[in-house]
This record gives sequence, C-alpha cells and structure tokens, in this order.
Amino acid sequence: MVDPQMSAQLVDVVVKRRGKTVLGPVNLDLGAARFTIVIGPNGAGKTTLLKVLHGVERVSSGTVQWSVPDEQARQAQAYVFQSPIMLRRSVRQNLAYPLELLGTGKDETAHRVATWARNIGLEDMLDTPAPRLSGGEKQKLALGRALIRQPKVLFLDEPCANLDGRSTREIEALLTVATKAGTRIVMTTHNIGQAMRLSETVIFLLNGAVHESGPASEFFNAPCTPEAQAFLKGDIVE
Ligand SMILES: Nc1ncnc2c1ncn2[C@@H]1O[C@H](COP(=O)(O)OP(=O)(O)OP(=O)(O)O)[C@@H](O)[C@H]1O
Repeated sequence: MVDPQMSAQLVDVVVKRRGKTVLGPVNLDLGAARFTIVIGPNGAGKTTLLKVLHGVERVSSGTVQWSVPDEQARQAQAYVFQSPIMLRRSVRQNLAYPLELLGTGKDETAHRVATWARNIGLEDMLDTPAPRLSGGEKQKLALGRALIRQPKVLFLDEPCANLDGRSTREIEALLTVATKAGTRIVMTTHNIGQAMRLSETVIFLLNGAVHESGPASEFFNAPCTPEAQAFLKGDIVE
C-alpha cells in the first residue's frame, strides 16, 4: 500500500509563463492510487504538472497541499527528469550519492549500492563512468539512484522515451517492484501500451487542463470524452 499520508490536493492551480497559461486551473486529488499515469499530447502540461506536484515549478495561483508539511513531502519524494542528470562519475558513485547526502553509514551504503546495482543489471559496470553508459543503462541508473533512498513518492518524466522493448520491460519491472514496496509513482508517458500495463489511475491532460481522469480500467475501456477516445486511437488531438 502507498502511504496514505503522501497524497496531494491541487486547488485552482494555474501556471503562467510569459503571460500564457501553460497549466490550469487544475483541481485534482491524487487519491490513493499506487500508479498514476499522466498522458496527453505534446505541450499539454504533463511535465509542468509533475513539477508542480514536486514543488519545483512556480505556481501563479492556487494551492498544492500535501497531507504532510511541504518540506517533509519533498524529502520523501524523488524526481527523474526526462533527460536524467548524471554525475560525471562512476555508476557506484552515482548510486552512493543520495545516500551520502542522507548521511548513511559506509557499510550500509556499500550494501545498498551492491543491491541496487544488481537490481538494475549494472553490477558489472560499477566502475564505469556514467557518461559512457547507453541510453537504457543511464535510465536504469537514474531509476536506481532515485529508488535507492526508498522514496514514498517517485515522479518520472517519460522514463522509457527512446528505449527499445527490452530496456522498457526492465524498467517497467523495476517500477512494479517499487510500487509493491510502497512507493507511489506518478509518471508521464507517450506510450499508451505502457500506460495500460502500469496505471491504476489516469490523468489525461489537454491544453493545460485535466480533460479526463479516473481509474485506468474505466479510462481505457470507455473513455468519456471524444478527445480521449481520439487520443487512444492514435489520432492527432489538439
Ligand atoms: N519556462 C517556460 N516558458 C514558457 N513556456 C513554457 C515554459 N515551460 C513550459 N512552457 C510551455 O508550457 C506548455 C506545457 O509544457 P510541458 O513541458 O509541461 O508539456 P508536456 O505535456 O510535458 O509536453 P511533452 O509531451 O512535449 O513533453 C508548453 O506549451 C511549453 O512550451
């Protein structure tokens, strides 16, 4: 189960950039779903919504209320960007870094680094400099580095963009294990098949607004709006 404490409510949230509304007004309750997928066309506001939830996007008006104080919520969250930022150091150092920030002891750090290197299939590459990894390996490292501190909430922005089927499957398996271990995941994807495989709840964004949202089974089987129906069919929706 996800920690019911780690839920969020957005009330009338609006994000404006250069006078243009890029998100909102959004009213949303994250609820208790373990896996929330945010979908929608390019520019719909998916990344902006994730950043608003994580508290790293300036909100022009409205409120984002986590059920714990903001700082506590932020500490319990991890965010993996669309193009993950790696330390220009080894796989080992990248995995150890978040634990060092938390003041984790050396033995415990070494143990968890070894475990996570195995989990992400990079145990033979611990001394490889991260910039030398392939795209899929970098994504897995970014995921391992986020999950090694056992966040209660993980935000993922298109973690499988440009990856082949095998890497995508490996990442999906890691995500499924993470949700079973109690991490709530909120993720964007352009891959409808992936959204169907993973999501419990879907948020469909269109032009910066939540156009439709609800349980995944209902959304995929019987989307309510013509725009969601068209989007799921692969039509161009604007
Ligand atoms: N700093 C900014 N200044 C101006 N416009 C911005 C800024 N950040 C985002 N936008 C605009 O906000 C809108 C939403 O962007 P966002 O990245 O959230 O969309 P998205 O749904 O994640 O898109 P994609 O699928 O292409 O990643 C876009 O029109 C984008 O151009």
